[in-house]
Amino acid sequence: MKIETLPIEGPLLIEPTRIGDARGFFSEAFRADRFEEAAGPVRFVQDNHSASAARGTIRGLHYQKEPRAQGKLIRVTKGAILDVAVDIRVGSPTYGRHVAVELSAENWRQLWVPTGFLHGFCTLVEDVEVIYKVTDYYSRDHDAGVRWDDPDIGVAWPISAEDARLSDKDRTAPLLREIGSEFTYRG
Ligand SMILES: Cc1cn([C@H]2C[C@H](O)[C@@H](COP(=O)(O)OP(=O)(O)O[C@H]3O[C@H](C)C(=O)[C@H](O)[C@H]3O)O2)c(=O)[nH]c1=O
Repeated sequence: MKIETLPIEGPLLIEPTRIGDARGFFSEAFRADRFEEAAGPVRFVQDNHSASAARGTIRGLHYQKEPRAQGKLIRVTKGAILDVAVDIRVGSPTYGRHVAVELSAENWRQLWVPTGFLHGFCTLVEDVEVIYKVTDYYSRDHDAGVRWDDPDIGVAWPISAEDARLSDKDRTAPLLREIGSEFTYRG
């Protein structure tokens, strides 16, 4: 398993080993000991699995408000996504900046997104399946989001606004500057 830091402190790029043989492959997709060596102690309580049929489907930019903020460990078991994490920790030297990495069934990479970050992805092909662990349960009352195409964040999504497939919730989400952030940087 390879675990790499990214230009923003917090998120991690993880690549488990895949052992191939004549039948296919085996992979220890998650190991708490290796993960916590790099990310510190976490407790995952829920696994999520979403499927998106169309290329250019965008889910995000989402987070859960405190005290139900979620850390997320994302991986792709079918297809490919551009996965994005945006730093919204007030006081962070990288506040408002983002990392964008390609996760795919082919590259077998995972992204760790700690609390204090917005998360979202865009599918790069049809028929994508994303599986991710989260560190708190879903709470509809704490579910929140920021507009995927917020110009202050400036994600270079690989799809135009006209062609992006979005939920109504995501299409009408507020801009970051309209809502501010409740998260504080503890560098
Ligand atoms: C997130 C979630 C949703 N739901 C229900 C609520 C809706 O009835 C339905 C679809 O929810 P939503 O449209 O919020 O799903 P996504 O757009 O994929 O949201 C996710 O997208 C980005 C990638 C994220 O990082 C979050 O995990 C999450 O916000 O599933 C649940 O029952 N449990 C859950 O944990």
